[in-house]
Amino acid sequence: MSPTSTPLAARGLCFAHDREDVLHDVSVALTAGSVTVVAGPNGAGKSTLVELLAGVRRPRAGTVERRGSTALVVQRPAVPDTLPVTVSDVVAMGTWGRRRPRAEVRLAVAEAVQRVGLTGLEHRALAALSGGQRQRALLAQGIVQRADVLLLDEPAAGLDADSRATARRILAAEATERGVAVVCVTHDEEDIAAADHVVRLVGGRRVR
Ligand SMILES: Nc1ncnc2c1ncn2[C@@H]1O[C@H](COP(=O)(O)OP(=O)(O)OP(=O)(O)O)[C@@H](O)[C@H]1O
Repeated sequence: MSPTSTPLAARGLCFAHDREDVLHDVSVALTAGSVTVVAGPNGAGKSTLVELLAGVRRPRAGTVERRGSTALVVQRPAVPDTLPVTVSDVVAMGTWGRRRPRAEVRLAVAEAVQRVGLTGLEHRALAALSGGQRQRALLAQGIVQRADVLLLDEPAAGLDADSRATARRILAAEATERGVAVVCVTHDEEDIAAADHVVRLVGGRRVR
């Protein structure tokens, strides 16, 4: 993707979980090589918007035009802590369903682990990591997909300021070094101040 390209453009999105719309005519264009934060109060529709951009949900009205691949990082690992799942396992899950050769997957996993600073902890059980390390393993699961658009729903929720800053640095590097369009739901004022673009939702409407 060239730095000026738009890997994803959403126009006029409306969405209802039940009868009433929780998103009203929201448009977003993502730029390659930049970080966009999605901000706004609780219940404003941030997670719903990210799910629409990721293709997990379909809008009631409006369009999502994807010209590149997308990866979605969930807020919590989709495995119970008691399962004997290692860092490498969690990261490798990001490669599932893509039919990449095993050696290539191994290299990609090692590279993603390195990008999030978890080298040396590959064989550590997820349950034996700190909250910040666990979250970085999830970031690596998104990074290993090498998608044009990396969508994250509150990747640093509940973490301390240092861990949030680390996550911010990792995501900025994905944008500037690899040209990824990063989209990150956040309540963190420092994330918002550092972002290239801000989408602010209030009551399901885009106000910035
Ligand atoms: N599965 C669901 N079924 C019905 N209503 C839902 C569902 N998920 C979210 N909603 C409603 O949709 C609206 C937007 O929710 P959403 O989770 O997108 O907001 P948010 O901005 O991400 O909030 P938060 O900051 O609290 O995570 C809210 O009114 C919420 O109650």
